[in-house]
Amino acid sequence: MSSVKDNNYFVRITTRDGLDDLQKGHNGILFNVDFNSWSYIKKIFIRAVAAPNALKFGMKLIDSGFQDLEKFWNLLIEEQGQFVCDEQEKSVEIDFIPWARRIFAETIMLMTTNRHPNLLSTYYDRITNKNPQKNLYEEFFDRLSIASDCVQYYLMVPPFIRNFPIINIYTNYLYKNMTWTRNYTYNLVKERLEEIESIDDNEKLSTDMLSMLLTANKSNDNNEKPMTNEEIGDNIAEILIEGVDSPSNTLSFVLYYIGNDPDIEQRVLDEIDNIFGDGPDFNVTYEDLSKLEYIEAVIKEVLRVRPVTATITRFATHSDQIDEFQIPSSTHLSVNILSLHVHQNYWEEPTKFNPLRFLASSNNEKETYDKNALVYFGGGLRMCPGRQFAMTLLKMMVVLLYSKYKFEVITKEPLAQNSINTQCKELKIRIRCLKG
Ligand code: HEM
Repeated sequence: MSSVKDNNYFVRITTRDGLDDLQKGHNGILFNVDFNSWSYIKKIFIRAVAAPNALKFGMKLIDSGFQDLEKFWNLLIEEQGQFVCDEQEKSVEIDFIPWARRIFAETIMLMTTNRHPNLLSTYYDRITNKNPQKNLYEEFFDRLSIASDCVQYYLMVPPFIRNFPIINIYTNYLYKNMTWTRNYTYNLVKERLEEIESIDDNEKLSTDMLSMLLTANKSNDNNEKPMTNEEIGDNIAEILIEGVDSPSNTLSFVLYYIGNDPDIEQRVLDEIDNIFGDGPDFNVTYEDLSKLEYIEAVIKEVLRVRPVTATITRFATHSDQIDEFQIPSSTHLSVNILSLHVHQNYWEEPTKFNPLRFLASSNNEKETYDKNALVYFGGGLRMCPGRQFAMTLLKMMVVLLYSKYKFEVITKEPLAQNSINTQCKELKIRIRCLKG
């Protein structure tokens, strides 16, 4: 997991393992095996999503998304809420996951395509039976999750099994969804291209990733064959998948762990009070976020025990020797993040959920853990480029949620896990407005 450019382990997974069948592996970031085209796209990604201005813009979008969320949650409480026990305020039971997915999906969709998908309002309309129809964006995001499963499936299941009778029905279902999302993003690209071509030269182009990709592609400043619109669409789809599932899963686990420990919840509330005062209406600035030491420690501890990506892979292009192990060329290696994060050699009381382990000030010492044993964003060249974006938005969401609502977690065990992902499958919670 070194950051050196001509690293033997730059490739995450060989294209032979199913990626060729999906025409993937030579564009985008995630599965790209070509260093030059990967670094070109990554530079654009950093400008659009990870530069300080982009992070501030992301915060603005989360803030306005949260205002919508608040509007719909308050309506739900008003329309369907009940007085539970001797509570003074009404509360309502919701599944948090669909809301979390939608708020991140809206933000990332605006950042990458400058389109507002209105996912929160259509979801509210649907669950309150005001309008049971899904809108096209919802359909797109649902199918995008299936398209992501399609890639995992192609990577893991060899072609002769994929094409086996009966199994091929499932293979076709996945592949059709993949094609549907490809056509959809391809149309987004075409529409955006037409918009860019029709605007006045003096008008300022928006700074979404799609516009950046299209203009860079037109000026062809990477000295390579320009990308096709389909390839650009695939890039966008990749960011949308990565930008929605990981943060929304993490946020759901954050609520779960805070909700199951009153002491942790109290410290979170105290930190919000200390930094923002008691009032419910305040602006969260970029600078404020760096002061949220305890909330950051809670998020880190969640990512330690529930890393959304539980395993990462690397492909040895050439033979190598790692300690006493001879690695032949073309070997796949995997890092089991989840095991590393709870390994007793590296962590005291590894199964205990304890955010204090990440608080330098709790024992007046520097953080003492081994950095190589905490790799929830991966490492080296292929380390997650959305990490600052994710941490910024997660902290912001925790502040906004806990300054406006009281949560009671109902789901006993929200976890669904396979060797690759740790997902929060369902998180039933009761929400109640905090009046202030
Ligand atoms: C809590 C949130 C997140 C977690 C835990 C997470 C975790 C990861 C991990 C473990 C990897 C693999 C790294 C490796 O192989 O070394 C990765 C890669 C990646 N992530 Fe994230 N991620 C998160 C949020 C995001 C967001 C918000 C975006 C986009 C806006 C994003 C975009 C990407 C991309 C494009 C890659 C591929 C990087 C490459 O191959 O060079 N991630 N992420």
